[in-house]
Amino acid sequence: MGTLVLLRHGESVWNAEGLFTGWVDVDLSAKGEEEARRGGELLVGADLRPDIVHTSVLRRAIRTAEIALNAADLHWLPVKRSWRLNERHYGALQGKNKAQTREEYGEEQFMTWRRSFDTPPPPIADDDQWSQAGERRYAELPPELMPRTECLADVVDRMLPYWYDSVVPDLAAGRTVLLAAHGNSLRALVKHLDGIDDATISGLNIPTGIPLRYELNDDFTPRKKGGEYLDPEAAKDAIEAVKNQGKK
Ligand SMILES: O=C(O)[C@@H](CO)OP(=O)(O)O
Repeated sequence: MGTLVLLRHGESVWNAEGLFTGWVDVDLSAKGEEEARRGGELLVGADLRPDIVHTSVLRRAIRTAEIALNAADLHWLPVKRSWRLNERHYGALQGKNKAQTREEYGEEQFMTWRRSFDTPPPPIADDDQWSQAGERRYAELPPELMPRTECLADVVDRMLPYWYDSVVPDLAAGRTVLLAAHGNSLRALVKHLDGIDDATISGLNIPTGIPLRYELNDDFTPRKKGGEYLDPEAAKDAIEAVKNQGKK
């Protein structure tokens, strides 16, 4: 029932610099802003008019939704935000260069940290400059839920309650939902929607700024597995680029 549009934020400054980002609140690059605008134009072109927006509490997703909706003349839509849609917490890798990490630890360890389902990177220390411990934004989060690192399995666990409690009711009410989030929080949601197994999900990458449309059945399973990118050609190239990050 209903239509769900997933949108990964446009390129961030740290995407451009090749740094692990996670919960660090970096902004969009100029290219990322342009991708977000184009995302909005793609919505218009596909005649897709969301009724409500859900975002993470990170600037790059919030701004992407804002820019895209502004381009679609839908800047006035109601919006809900949750830390549960945040990017995967990248632990001690936050702020580190991907290519250097790959060189230092080798391809296998690098890819295990990036894409394995259940191996998190080492936790970040609370006094690390890239830690979020003590941030006001997370003050209402029970301390035991505040991550210091996450694997994709952890993201599935913390994202699903938001999906069921907040997004599904909007879809059940017949609303078209725009969900603006992140590479790995969207991988977690797509894994759930498409029923992808723990091993296969490692090969799935989400491009920046290209809306992905899912038409849903009454039980909120997709009518078509994998959904449909509004610009499939651009998505192909962009998926390849995400996959190859860290390779010089
Ligand atoms: O750095 C990150 O937080 C993510 C998304 O940009 O990177 P990756 O695709 O390597 O998981």
